[in-house]
Amino acid sequence: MASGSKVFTFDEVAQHNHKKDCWIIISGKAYDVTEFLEEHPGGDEVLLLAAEKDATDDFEDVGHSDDAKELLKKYCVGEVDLSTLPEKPNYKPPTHSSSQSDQSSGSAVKILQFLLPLLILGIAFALQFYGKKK
Ligand code: HEM
Repeated sequence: MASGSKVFTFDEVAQHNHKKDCWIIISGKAYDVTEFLEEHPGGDEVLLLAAEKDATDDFEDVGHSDDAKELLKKYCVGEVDLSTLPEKPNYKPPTHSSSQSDQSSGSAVKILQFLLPLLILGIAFALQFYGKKK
């Protein structure tokens, strides 16, 4: 039932978000998976959770087989206007320079942890030594 010609907005697709009417978006295309919910080897829950968002990453992360990708075509109902997709939150990993300074301060702490007991021991010996002299 692949039409491919109809273009939906994200909001239009997102309205189909329950067990009796479930559409998902993968790679800019809309899929009506209502009939497939019961058959999905990964369960209906993941498909229902994938509604109301761009499920491209979810679908890819699972590493679906070529058969699964072939099966997709059967459920395609059209395309999605990409400009209507909500923006993904951007994760920014810590910059290299800050992790470098973290590393150097980490090794300074390790050196201190090693030196401090030695210093205390040294002071204790010195006090004992001078105490005996008197
Ligand atoms: C219309 C869309 C989808 C189709 C046609 C589909 C099809 C399939 C098929 C055929 C399998 C069996 C393994 C394989 O051949 O790769 C599978 C497994 C699985 N799918 Fe999907 N899938 C769809 C969407 C999704 C989405 C959006 C998720 C969300 C995370 C998902 C999660 C999973 C999981 C977790 C499994 C593994 C089940 C297991 O091995 O225990 N699928 N899917």
